[in-house]
Amino acid sequence: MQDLNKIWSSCVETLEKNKIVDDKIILDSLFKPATLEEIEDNQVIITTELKWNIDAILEKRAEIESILSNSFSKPIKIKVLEVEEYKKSKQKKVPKIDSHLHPDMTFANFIVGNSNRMAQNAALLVSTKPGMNFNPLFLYSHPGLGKTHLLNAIGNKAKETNPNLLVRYITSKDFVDEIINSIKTNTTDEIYSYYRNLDILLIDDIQFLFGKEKSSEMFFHIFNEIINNNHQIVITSDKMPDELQGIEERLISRFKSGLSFGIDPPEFETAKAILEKKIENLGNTDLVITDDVLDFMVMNYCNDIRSLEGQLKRLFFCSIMESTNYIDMNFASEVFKDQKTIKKAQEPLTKEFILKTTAEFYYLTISQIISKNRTRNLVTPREICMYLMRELLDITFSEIGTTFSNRDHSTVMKACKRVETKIKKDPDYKLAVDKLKQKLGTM
Ligand SMILES: Nc1ncnc2c1ncn2[C@@H]1O[C@H](COP(=O)(O)OP(=O)(O)OP(=O)(O)O)[C@@H](O)[C@H]1O
Repeated sequence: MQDLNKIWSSCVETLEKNKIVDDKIILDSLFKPATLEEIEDNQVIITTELKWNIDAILEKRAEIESILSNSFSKPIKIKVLEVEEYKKSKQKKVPKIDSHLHPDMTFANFIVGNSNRMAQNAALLVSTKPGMNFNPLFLYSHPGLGKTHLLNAIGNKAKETNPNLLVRYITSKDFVDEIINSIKTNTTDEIYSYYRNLDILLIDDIQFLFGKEKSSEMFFHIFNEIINNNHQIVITSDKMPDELQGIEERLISRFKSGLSFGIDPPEFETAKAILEKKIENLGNTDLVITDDVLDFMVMNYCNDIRSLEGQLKRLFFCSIMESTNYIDMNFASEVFKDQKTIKKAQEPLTKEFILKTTAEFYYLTISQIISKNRTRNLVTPREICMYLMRELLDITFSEIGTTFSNRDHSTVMKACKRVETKIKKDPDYKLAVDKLKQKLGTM
């Protein structure tokens, strides 16, 4: 351990000896009483009792940096602070809070595929440079597709890189409880100051905040403070910002001021990789689950990874009960026999139901699906929707065209043909269409 006091004394001696500071009074009153507080990487922090000493010390910055670079045998940059300011910054750095992070929800445990790549990339970037890129980062998806996992991964990674960061993960339900409690105990000021000082706030399932007037108000102010201080906020929700109901416009517009990414249900390969990872995490290396069982599970439960995990646990539990490490389709069929049937849709099969289901599946609005807008992310859902109407309702191309902003019958016909071809060529595409059919209760 280096003696920082000695290093500073020797630096001051050199300043005197080499006549870099030749005024004895300045040297004794200003340089000698300064303190070399710490060195982190290549930065040295020097403190002084009085704010107006800072500029005088910095006038000799180049010379001091050169002397200290010699002493530490590496290039050194100095930062000079008033001692009180330094103490405050140290206090803030001491983590006084429990982050409430789930230690297993890390980037290493998160399988990436097309369905979640953008969200994962954004989350990773935010975790390495909090407050500097997407702020707020807003992640949305149907339940069980990895939003909470990514929130925790951001927190875990950020803390791993810089353990001093103040990070807090909280669901909006718990946030509301904290606010209610603080009102009861007259501690809203403390709560406010606690949140505004966080480096990273990770707030899960924001949709539950709405309609809670006092909590929304508090959240609005905390949000503004965090963003204005260039600290990071990450929000998840079951809907994209524009579709959040019962939420104040001013909050929606703030959510939209950063970047939003959706997570889709995983494509076949990704879901299978997730399942394999979860099997690996079970820790039983003797366990064999045959490939057809994995495929069956993925096909039936991949709309929600949580339920996929639930089914795996069920299978694992039954294998322990039956004292077997070999799970084939015979075994699995028994385990899943009560679960196997996929729920039939309650609503009658109509054009409107197909439109609504397709729109929900792709996180779009019905107006977007039927519009004339030819943006790429609208064209695929629109064509699939046309194809499903034709195939499942057996109505004319013209009738379908009328539903889609009066397109003519040949446009619809070509779209249906394209879908048919893609279904034959692309297994992921086929899987998406099949999933939609399942949702419509036709498979
Ligand atoms: N890509 C993935 N790789 C590995 N595990 C995943 C992935 N996506 C989801 N999971 C797992 O699926 C389970 C459910 O995920 P998570 O809780 O993050 O979903 P969610 O989108 O937050 O759901 P909800 O909206 O209900 O809160 C978790 O155990 C999570 O680890």
